[in-house]
Amino acid sequence: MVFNWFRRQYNDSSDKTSKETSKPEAEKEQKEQAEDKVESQAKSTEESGQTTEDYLSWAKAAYKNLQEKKKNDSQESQIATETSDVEEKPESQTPSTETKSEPIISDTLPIIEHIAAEKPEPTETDTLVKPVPIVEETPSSQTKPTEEETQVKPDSILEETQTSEQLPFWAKAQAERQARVERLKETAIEEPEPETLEKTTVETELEEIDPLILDEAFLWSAEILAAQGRRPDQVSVEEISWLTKLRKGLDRTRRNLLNQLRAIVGQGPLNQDAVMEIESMLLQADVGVEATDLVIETLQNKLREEVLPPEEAIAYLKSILRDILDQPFKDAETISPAYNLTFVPEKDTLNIWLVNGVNGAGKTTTIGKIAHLATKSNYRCLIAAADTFRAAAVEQLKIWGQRSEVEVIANAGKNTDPAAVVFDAIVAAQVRNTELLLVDTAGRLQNKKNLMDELSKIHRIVQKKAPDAVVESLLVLDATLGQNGLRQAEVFAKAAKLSGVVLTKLDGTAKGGVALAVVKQLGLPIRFIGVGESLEDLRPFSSYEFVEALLSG
Ligand SMILES: Nc1nc2c(ncn2[C@@H]2O[C@H](COP(=O)(O)OP(=O)(O)OP(=O)(O)O)[C@@H](O)[C@H]2O)c(=O)[nH]1
Repeated sequence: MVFNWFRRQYNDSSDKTSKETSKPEAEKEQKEQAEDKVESQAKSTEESGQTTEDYLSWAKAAYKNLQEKKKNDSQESQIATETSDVEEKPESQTPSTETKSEPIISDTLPIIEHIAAEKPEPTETDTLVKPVPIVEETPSSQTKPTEEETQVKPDSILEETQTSEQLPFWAKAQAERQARVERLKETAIEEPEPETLEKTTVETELEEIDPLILDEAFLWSAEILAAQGRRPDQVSVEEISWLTKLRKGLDRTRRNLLNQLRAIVGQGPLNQDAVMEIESMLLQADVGVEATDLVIETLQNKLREEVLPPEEAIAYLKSILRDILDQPFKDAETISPAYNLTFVPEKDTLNIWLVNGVNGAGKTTTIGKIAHLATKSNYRCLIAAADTFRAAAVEQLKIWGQRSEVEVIANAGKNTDPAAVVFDAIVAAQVRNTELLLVDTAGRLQNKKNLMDELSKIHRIVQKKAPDAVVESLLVLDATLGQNGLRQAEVFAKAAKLSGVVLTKLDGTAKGGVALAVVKQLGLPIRFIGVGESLEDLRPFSSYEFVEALLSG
């Protein structure tokens, strides 16, 4: 069974939902599922104090499963290596490799520069394919908090000087979590010391991508997955790794928010003065005026009804933020177009995703990362290099095509018509039964009118050549630009009939709150988020995971 990285589930019959069920019915079903999910998530968060033991055993079981899987995988790869030494290498099943030996479109479309995906060079590419570990690598550092952690997590200092009754609630929660990590360590490793710990530095490549370290990050990631109804046997190393990256990527934003929030709610039940302080805290995190106003108004309304103790105040704040992030789906019947709750390419159908954004926002990188998710999830994927205004853009895209092992359709000529590239790419996609065609569009034109004209032309070509395709239009936004990025976004929103946003570079900024501004001001859902430069550093957006990563101590 293949794991669908867009759906974050193993493929099942629901992949056929959109074909077998009518669209409104499928959307209704999706909506109900998502609402149930959000409700259960909120509940499990609030009740986390009561379910500590459950989470602990869940994490233990997940850890054990992952260790076993790792062991099996390494045994399998050992057998495969031994077999491949004596046997001829079998032909690859990937569409890209098939086209290498059979350049289908080159006869009919001679202008297309046909770039068959090649195996990446083992140097730079290799390091990109293998994500940089987020957790500390040396086993000895697994239990010790880094200097940075010690700074932001005062609990370890507090612990020594105060009894648990004197601790503020977040410090208690952290101390509790640390204690759980210790208990987990004592009981989870039911096997002898993992082999990897014995290995020398020459063999550390595997360890470098190994998030299987029983630390606080593992426990947090496990809790997040458990709270979303996942079973311990359904969890993969990559998912733990992603959540760890997400949380680490949001470190800067979280540190600022949490430090202030702790100071505010630490003063006692939330009152109107505290709400004002929350307002300035949100504005500083680039949450934007509109979203901040909404948060404050909702908090004030709640305060009129009841006093909120600190813990409940934070839980309530989290639920408000999640509601804002999920709003585009709820607006479906009224203001916004009906956005699909999940952003999953339909199997056995041509899905065309037009990727827009200014140069430097991370468009090329995003296309490469989505292509990687697609191939991992067993979709036949193709990339169209329609940003023909910058020769380097095409070259960069080819490199990302190689990394993700997806073919890139480009036109060799300079300043060629982007719409012609899209035309060629659609023909190629139809010939090959491609399921996901990712189109890189121009990042910058001389003026807004040119940009609008060009994007409209691309839309027209798509409609004409592939009337049955499922078309989505994504805007890639650089989170480090904060509010400034929103101005660019507004131009594209008018020109490109956007259906979602990809927020990149959340790892390099304290302005992660801009995600809320994007949703509130543009009315668009966030579809993917990027938290780093490597192939694995982009995943579908989850409001639950994002808010937990933003506000969990
Ligand atoms: N830290 C970090 N860097 C990122 C992320 N996404 C992209 N980048 C970096 O941002 C820079 C620009 O990314 P590109 O993908 O080349 O951006 P582009 O929008 O295609 O821009 P052009 O290449 O100029 O057309 C590169 O150095 C990327 O590695 C991210 O999520 N985190």
